[in-house]
Amino acid sequence: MSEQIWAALQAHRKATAGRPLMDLFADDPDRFDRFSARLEDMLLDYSKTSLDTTARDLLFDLVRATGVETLRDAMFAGEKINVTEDRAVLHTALRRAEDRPVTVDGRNVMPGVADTRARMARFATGLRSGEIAAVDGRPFTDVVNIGIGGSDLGPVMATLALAPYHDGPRLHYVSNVDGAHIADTLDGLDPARTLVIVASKTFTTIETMTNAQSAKRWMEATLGARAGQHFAAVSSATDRTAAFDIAPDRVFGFEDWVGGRYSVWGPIGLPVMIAVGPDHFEAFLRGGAEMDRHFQEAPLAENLPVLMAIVGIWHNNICGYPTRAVLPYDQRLLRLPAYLQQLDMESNGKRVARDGTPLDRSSGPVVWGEPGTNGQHAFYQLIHQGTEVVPCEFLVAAQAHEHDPAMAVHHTLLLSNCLAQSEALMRGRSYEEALAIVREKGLEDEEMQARHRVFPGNRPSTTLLYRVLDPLSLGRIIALYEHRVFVEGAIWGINSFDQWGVELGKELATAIQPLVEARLDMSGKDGSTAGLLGAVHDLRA
Ligand SMILES: O=P(O)(O)OC[C@H]1O[C@](O)(CO)[C@@H](O)[C@@H]1O
Repeated sequence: MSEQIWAALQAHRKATAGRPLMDLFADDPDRFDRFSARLEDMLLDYSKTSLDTTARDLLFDLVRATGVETLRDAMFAGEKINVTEDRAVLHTALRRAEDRPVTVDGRNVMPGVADTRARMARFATGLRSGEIAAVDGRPFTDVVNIGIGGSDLGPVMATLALAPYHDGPRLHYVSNVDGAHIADTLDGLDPARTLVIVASKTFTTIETMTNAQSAKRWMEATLGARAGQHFAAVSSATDRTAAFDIAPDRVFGFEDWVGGRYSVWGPIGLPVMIAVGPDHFEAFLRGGAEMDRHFQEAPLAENLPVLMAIVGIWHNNICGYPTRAVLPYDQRLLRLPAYLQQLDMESNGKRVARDGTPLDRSSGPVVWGEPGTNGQHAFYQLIHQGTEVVPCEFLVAAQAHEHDPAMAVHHTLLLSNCLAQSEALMRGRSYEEALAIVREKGLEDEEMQARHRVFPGNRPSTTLLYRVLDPLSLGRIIALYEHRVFVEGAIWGINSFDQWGVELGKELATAIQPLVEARLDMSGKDGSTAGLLGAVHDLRA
């Protein structure tokens, strides 16, 4: 059934490929209303894409035929849809408002979620008030979170996004095993006033544990045997946190049904809660829970995650565009593209279906991006005039946090640029228009000059507009992207919740380590790796 729908989509694309986007608006004055959808004060505009009602209906058929809704319900019900790890996928439980039971292996997980959240809130409040103090009784001024991947990107992204709400201790993040990261971060910090959170679901990740050991040595140099009192942990491995000398009441665990890249809603979000306080963190969770309800209840035609997903499938599988750019016109979403790279590419960068058989079409696209307007002065040249078509996803708030009237021009310019970019991508500039400009300027070699100034146009984009980047909106945005990734993965029939692709490199790094430490027999290594190791040793001699 779904193969017929894929074929119909391809045929429809073939028949309509050259149609200018501007014509779609000319043919349908209500196109904006009919190709946009809202959740409260959040608006998704996907009218500047080549989707028409025929394509959209076929894509809805595809959603139904591939069982997206059944898989969605199975996920929310706590069924073990992560088949290779035999795990439930229940990050949604972490942000759930109502305490209706959710069971995994016959056990209601909600009391545990509520209990951990209450412990986090007590700890965060204590730190913020100074009641939980450093060993000398003074309040902690700085918190360093050590983690990587899902134990870093979510809290980093959210801390930056919620900067206007940050009234707790200063936060710092260390992720890279490169000693430069921890050295530069600790430089200037006072161990006597610093709390370190070691965030690792497994408490075995080499980067995190290496950084944690270095932080501990740094702390011990000042605090000696009391260094452990300046540590907390977010981990499921309580035996390992105890061995690291972290008191059990400072360890916040989560269960195997929360994947790393989906974990910011629970204890991995502890640094965010410390920064902005439990009330704002609750609002973030509420935003996520609102999006969950919407995803479960809204009809397909109004369902934001489904709409974003079908646009993604259309661009990737039907139009053949291999990447998508995430372009927040929101400086505080600086790390959103990096966060989404893990969310999307670790979830959907897969080449086999759930049953292990090879996929016969492409899966997750390359995700990349930077905040506007900075990107405009860097890579937008390619987006407008390059040979690759890059579908763009703009995000922008209607209102800024900077209320000083003297600052108003900033947000006006930001919005103007965002809207201008999607318009320019769609509209383009014809040769005739370019020629008129060249003539007006009185340039020589008019034809050559005009050709350089042509914009092909018809380049697709979506815009996500929200009132203001507050904790609630951020929660909605992140859950929206999570569910979009879910829907796309379900359409491709893949398991979006494992990440076997990160394993081989980790194993080989462990095997190479002795060869980096000393010049040893490299006969088992390929010529390039052996050559590079030899050069490393020469350069270090
Ligand atoms: O929290 P941990 O166990 O240290 O894992 C960190 C990250 O490593 C990965 O397992 C693989 O890169 C991610 O999925 C995860 O977010």
